[in-house]
Amino acid sequence: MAQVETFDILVFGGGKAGKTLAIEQAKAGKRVAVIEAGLIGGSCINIACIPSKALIRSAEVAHATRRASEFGTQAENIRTSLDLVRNRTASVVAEMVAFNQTGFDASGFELVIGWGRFVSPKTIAVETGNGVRTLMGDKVFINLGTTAAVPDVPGLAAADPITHVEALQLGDMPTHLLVLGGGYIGMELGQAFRRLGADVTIIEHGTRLAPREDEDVSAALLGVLQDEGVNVALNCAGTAVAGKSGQAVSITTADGRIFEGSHLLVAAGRRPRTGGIGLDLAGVELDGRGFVKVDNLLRTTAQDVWAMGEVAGTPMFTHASLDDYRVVSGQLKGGDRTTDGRMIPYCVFIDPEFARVGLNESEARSRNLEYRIARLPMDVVPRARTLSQRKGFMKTLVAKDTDRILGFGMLGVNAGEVMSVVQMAMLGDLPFTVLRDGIFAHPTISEGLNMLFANVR
Ligand SMILES: Cc1cc2nc3c(=O)[nH]c(=O)nc-3n(C[C@H](O)[C@H](O)[C@H](O)COP(=O)(O)OP(=O)(O)OC[C@H]3O[C@@H](n4cnc5c(N)ncnc54)[C@H](O)[C@@H]3O)c2cc1C
Ligand SMILES: NC(=O)c1ccc[n+]([C@@H]2O[C@H](COP(=O)([O-])OP(=O)(O)OC[C@H]3O[C@@H](n4cnc5c(N)ncnc54)[C@H](O)[C@@H]3O)[C@@H](O)[C@H]2O)c1
Repeated sequence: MAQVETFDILVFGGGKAGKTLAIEQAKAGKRVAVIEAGLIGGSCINIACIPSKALIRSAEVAHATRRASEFGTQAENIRTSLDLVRNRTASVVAEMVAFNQTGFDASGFELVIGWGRFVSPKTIAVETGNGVRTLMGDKVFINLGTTAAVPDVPGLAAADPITHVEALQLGDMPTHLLVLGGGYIGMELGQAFRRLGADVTIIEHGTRLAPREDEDVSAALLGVLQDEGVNVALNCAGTAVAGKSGQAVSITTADGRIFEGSHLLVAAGRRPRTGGIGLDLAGVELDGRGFVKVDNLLRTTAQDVWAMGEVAGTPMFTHASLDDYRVVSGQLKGGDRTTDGRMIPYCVFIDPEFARVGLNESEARSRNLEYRIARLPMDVVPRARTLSQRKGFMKTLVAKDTDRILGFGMLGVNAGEVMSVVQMAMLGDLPFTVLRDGIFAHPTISEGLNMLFANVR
């Protein structure tokens, strides 16, 4: 074995949790190395959240421009260049990568670029551009993320489907984008490509979109997509794929339908990056789904080895990975934070956004919780009218016998921001009456919370 270099802290994979921990620990004077295959700053800023939201913004502008005459402005010969969209997306990413790099450099941790794999407990061999380096950590933190799952449908892999990675870098507009999977990525990118000018068909094998949400939410999400001309085929299991993505490709479904398109995007969930990296040699066990097995402190089955973020089965959001950093950092600094009972909000960045925090109706029912429910159509919120963004609704659950807010969901303009207002009330354990009776600036979307909570009986 090559000479072993030793560190206090070894971070394997530079995702949100890992890079944040590395910066903190290096600044605290520890000798820290981060092993990263090549994405400076991790998935979020390079190939996931940030480029997808940049592309979605371009799509919003295209959509608003097409609606310009509604607002009194004539816009003619509207055309979108996917090449220019890609360049803008790339420049947003490049700026964030540079910003991350500056933070890394300032902290003093060593970034080791290359593919890593465990060769023995707490020891990782990294194939760098200059040969193999072997690094050992007193404490090791795994933060390797996930990759797109390619379902076992005959012909699918051979069709060279694109994933979110390639979809966010396309320079030529697909004439017809087939999307396998109607989850977060399918809905967000499906709507965006439709707005940018492609025909889009989403093929989803579930009976409804967003099955974790209440049925009224699933139905409303479907309506939003269909209103814009996205073709959504539900209850539709692909049985065979023929052709090549980028040329001509088709999916045959169990009920005998054939969907034809120019490109095929797989957005059918994720698989953890735990294969072929020697986790067995490190004593790190996996759960039944292939994610790293961890306890509520994110400790793995190996002594002094933790796992954080998606690879540890944490909900697949950047802010959840960031909270994993807090859980782990607490153990290094003497805190007592765990992953138990975390309130993790989320937002689907279709337009209008869907955001949720806390429980929805089906979750409350499955926990036998008694609740009061209130709804408000976005149509009655004055700001939604001035914006001509009247689609959607707000919905909240309040405990039956106390005034505690159990959950909030919203499909509507600025839903993510409005949700944060309710989340603050929940974190502060404030009664719902605070949002019912508080003075909100007029006309804001959050002002709708007065009306929503006034509807709680
Ligand atoms: C298209 C898309 C859009 C998304 N949008 C959002 C959003 O809007 N909001 C949100 O909260 N979340 C979003 N997510 C989820 C979010 O990107 C992740 O949950 C988040 O990035 C956290 O990832 P992580 O910390 O687990 O690891 P990652 O950021 O995935 O980091 C893992 C790192 O490990 C490296 N690596 C893996 N294997 C090796 C190896 N063997 N050797 C060396 N390095 C290795 C990888 O290169 C990678 O940089 C989106 C995801 C996708 C795919
Ligand atoms: N806004 C955000 O925060 C955001 C955005 C994008 C992704 N993400 C994260 O990334 C994760 C992965 O996103 P995703 O969209 O790949 O997964 P997902 O789990 O959200 O959705 C996958 C969908 O594909 C369907 N599916 C699976 N196999 C199929 C098949 N063979 N045929 C047809 N449909 C099939 C599933 O029923 C499901 O609806 C999300 O769960 C989310 O946590 C978050």
